[in-house]
Amino acid sequence: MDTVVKKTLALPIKTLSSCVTGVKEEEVWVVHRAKRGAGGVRSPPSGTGHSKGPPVIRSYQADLEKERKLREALKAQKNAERSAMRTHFRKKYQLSMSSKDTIHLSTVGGKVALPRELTEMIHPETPAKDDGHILLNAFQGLSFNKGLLRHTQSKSSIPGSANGEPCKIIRREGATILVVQTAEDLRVSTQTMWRVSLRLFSYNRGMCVSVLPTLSVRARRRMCVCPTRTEGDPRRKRDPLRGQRGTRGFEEIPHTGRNGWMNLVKFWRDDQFKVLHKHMEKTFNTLGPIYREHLGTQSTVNILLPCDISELFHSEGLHPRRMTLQPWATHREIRQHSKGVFLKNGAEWRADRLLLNKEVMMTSAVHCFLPLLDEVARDFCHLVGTRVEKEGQGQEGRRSLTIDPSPYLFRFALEASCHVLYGERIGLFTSSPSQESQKFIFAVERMLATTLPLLYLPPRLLWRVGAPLWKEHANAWDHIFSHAETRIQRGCQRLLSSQSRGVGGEEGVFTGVLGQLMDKGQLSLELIRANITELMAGGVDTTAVPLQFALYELGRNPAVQEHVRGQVQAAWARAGGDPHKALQGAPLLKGLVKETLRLYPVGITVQRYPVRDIVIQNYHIPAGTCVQACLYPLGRSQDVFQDPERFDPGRWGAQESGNGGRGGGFRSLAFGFGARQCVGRRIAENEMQLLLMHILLSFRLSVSSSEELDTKYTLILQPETPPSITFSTL
Ligand code: HEM
Repeated sequence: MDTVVKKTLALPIKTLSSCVTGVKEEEVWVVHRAKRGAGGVRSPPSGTGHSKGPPVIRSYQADLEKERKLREALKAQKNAERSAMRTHFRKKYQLSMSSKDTIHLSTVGGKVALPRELTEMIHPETPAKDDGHILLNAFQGLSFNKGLLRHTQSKSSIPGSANGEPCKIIRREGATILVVQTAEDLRVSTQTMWRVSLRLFSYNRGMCVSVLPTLSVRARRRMCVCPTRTEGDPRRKRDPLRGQRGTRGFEEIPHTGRNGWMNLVKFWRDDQFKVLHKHMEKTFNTLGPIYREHLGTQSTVNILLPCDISELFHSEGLHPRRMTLQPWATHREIRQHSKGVFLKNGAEWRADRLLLNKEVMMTSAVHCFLPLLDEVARDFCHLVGTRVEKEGQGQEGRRSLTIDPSPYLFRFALEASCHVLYGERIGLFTSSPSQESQKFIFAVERMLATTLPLLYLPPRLLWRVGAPLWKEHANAWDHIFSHAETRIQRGCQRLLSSQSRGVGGEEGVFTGVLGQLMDKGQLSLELIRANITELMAGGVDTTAVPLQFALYELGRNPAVQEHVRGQVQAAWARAGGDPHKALQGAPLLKGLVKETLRLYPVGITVQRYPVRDIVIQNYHIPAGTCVQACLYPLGRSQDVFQDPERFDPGRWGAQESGNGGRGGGFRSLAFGFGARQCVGRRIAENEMQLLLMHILLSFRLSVSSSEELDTKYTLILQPETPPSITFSTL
């Protein structure tokens, strides 16, 4: 392929202007006529493939043919580069190969010279050859053409590089690109009023910046890009943070601006918190697979590739730490409440966590609470079914009703988790559900929504000055605590009275997580209270929201819905009413939950502070740095998932979910990873699978639009507006 590209690019470069600028045929024709002398030719040629007509037309057609070939060669090279990258990652993460990629690679003879940066990503130890930039180098012979940059005036307006030579201009994929080698070049170019989008267009030895003529100066300033330095750059040698030979320093990691407070102000001004997930996705596309971000008091390194997340995970130590949700911690300290596992760290966290794991994570515990979840899921379907029969349209027994199911889903999530926690129903599916419980649901929603803006500010200061935002947050927590306290006390009394009657502690009687913890007596009552409150607060929105997304995706993907339903019906028939057997027989339900959380991860990041220095993407990251695995961009990355936009629960088959190799398996991380992963994971997974199973057994789901749902981030990722779903009885 190299030779093909070289040969093709060796064409007289002057004739390339129409090709690279994408000027319309007619414009080319005018230019061409002017150059050759128009003669008697009055109209542009109608086709490109004929060799008939006057010599001028033949020559023009020949030019066009050459240009077409060149275009095709470039396209093939570009496709092959991308395919090579994808193929590499597919192999690495044990994904199935794509036939499209194989075709692209075979088109160029199976060999692709990747740009240096990509080569380094794939084979960090292999020094990339200097001729790895064949494609871009070839372009650098292009003379500057005014037509390339319609918004610039003359050649003299091209900014000079630091060594005095003019920066190079290239055009690729319809974008005009200014190639700069250093940050200084970039500064000069922006000073000379070049309208630079600061988008890393392609990996080259220096930095390629695409030039978008329409971009405003303000937009330009919004993002800062660090240039990728070359091996010979003397600044690399001076970097004190460089850990190993050839590793880049921490400061060299691309970033979105050094001043955390300025960044925070911009975030607020542009309402970016709401779309933090999209901001991350965009920034990865711009800066590459690793970048730093400072926002107010927070500073993080953000990553998304499974191999990098694996590196992070392997350095989390015995007591993994997440970014502390300071507003929550401050609330506990001010009110003198004990902290549960969510907010604890170190040996204390580990001790409590091991005790909790026994009650909520271990298989024996799951067997105990599965029937409780199943009962609530059936009640949900009964309630919705009754409403469909009463208010729906169509014949009796085959009615349809369109509703926003989210209020029911929130009630379901609280009822289900409380059933597991307290071993008794709280009556949210009765004809007169408790107002207190409804208020609890509202309080959790307010608590989550007010956490995000508080995260980047010092909460103690806000508390002292009595800031309304802080007050709202603290009130929401107070309500959560007081409601949980009432429930806990009621649970304790029930347990004590049943014990005095000699019923408690009976073999096979599940008394809820609370009862189990009290019975064992290994956690103090204060710590039981702290953890049960956390579990209660953590068990509502986290499951209700993904269920909204799951129902919507099933509704807009009828074929997927039928496929999953088929498996569920068969499994249900075989299981004879045993929910555990039914779930085991329908692995697509598990895939359905995973797939929903891939596209809509409840928490968009998982953070860790590595306990030792690590190297990610060849950058040195000192121990103690807050590194975030960004789940939203990960789930939608083409480098990690084939057809990422396709909703396909089947993609999580047995061979896909394996954990083979370093980096393998680090693709489904919605519940976090390792010892610190979500302690409510087994409750949540089973709760969601059981509800989806019963819904699929009872209803056909549909939605009025097949559009992708708009999403917003309020500490959890949720739909901008809860989607309406049509439930039709089967
Ligand atoms: C789909 C539902 C859920 C998702 C996606 C989810 C996600 C997460 C994530 C990402 C973490 C951080 C894990 C890490 O740092 O590695 C976490 C922690 C936690 N989650 Fe969940 N969660 C869900 C449901 C629940 C439920 C139902 C409960 C309670 C019943 C719960 C309680 C907790 C607690 C207490 C922690 C802190 C664990 C610790 O630090 O040791 N979560 N969750």
